[in-house]
Amino acid sequence: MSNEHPSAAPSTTPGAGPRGPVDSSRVPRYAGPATFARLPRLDEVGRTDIAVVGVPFDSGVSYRPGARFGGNAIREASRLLRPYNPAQDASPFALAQVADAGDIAVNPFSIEEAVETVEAAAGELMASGTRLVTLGGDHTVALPLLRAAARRHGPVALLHFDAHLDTWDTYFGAEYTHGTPFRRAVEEGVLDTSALSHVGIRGPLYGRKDLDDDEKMGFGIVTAADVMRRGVDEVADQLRARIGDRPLYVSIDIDCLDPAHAPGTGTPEAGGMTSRELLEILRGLAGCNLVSADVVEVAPAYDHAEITAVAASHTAYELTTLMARQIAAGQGTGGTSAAAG
Ligand SMILES: N=C(N)NCCCC(=O)O
Ligand SMILES: [Zn+2]
Ligand SMILES: [Zn+2]
Repeated sequence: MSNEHPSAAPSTTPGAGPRGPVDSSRVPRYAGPATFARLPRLDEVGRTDIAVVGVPFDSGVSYRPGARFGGNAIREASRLLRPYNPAQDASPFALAQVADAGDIAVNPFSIEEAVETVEAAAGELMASGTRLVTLGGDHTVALPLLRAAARRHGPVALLHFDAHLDTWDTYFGAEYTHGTPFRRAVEEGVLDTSALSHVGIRGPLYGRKDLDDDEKMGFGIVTAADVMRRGVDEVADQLRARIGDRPLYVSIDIDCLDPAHAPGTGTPEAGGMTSRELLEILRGLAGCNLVSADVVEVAPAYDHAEITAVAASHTAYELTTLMARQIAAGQGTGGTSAAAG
């Protein structure tokens, strides 16, 4: 009984608009298994405009493990999200069908195979124009997700929120790790190198060369201190100008936030952004052509009182709202061609 989806409004009748979340005035928020924001599962709606999908994978981490449990922690924390987003003046789940597509079943013992599985599964979900909001998982998963986005849209602009550059080369000889996805993505040609930005960067590096390499790849950096000094509106304006109307992928490592705002993560760094700053910058991206996004590196074993999972659930909610507004405005994901290659 409680694992059914007793959806009230919006209607569940075919053709009567999107099927929304469980009505929390009728079924308590804490009842039943968690889907993102209490939305229907993909198999309950058949097709969806936006799919929220988990990637329970953390075999690419260099320090604390546990992000394989991040997606479900975010789903649990998302029970309290409500259907109207006042900051964007939009009801995302009424503007577009949003559904929880469950988890991609990835091999924890082979990073290479996991990367292939994520790419294939994301490609399949995106095939009919569905936008993805992926819940990680460690940051390794961004590479196959970017490949899938580029196959549909051509090389994508990247807006990357993180304490870390994640453009390092290898760890222990391994090419696919959570510290290396964006170097691989540049090498593979899946990124539009005229529109690459990191936001929230801080903390010690291995050497000055890390920054030189990153710059050569085409990245611009907005540090955590820049966000504090310049303010969120100026930062969002600058990012929007750089992105233009390119197809945009937003990758959010929750460790972009200060450990006070996101203790539950694998490689925490002091001096980070607040969750308020992150959410405001995201809201400032309205009008961008956001085709796909991820929220990664939530490691619930290090979390306290769901601080990190709540921040991540609100982050995913803002991303979902941006996408739903685009869909309502008729900005399809079309895909420039069957694309990249
Ligand atoms: N959290 C992410 N994605 N990367 C951190 C890599 C930090 C390191 O071990 O050098
Ligand atoms: Zn990071
Ligand atoms: Zn990262």
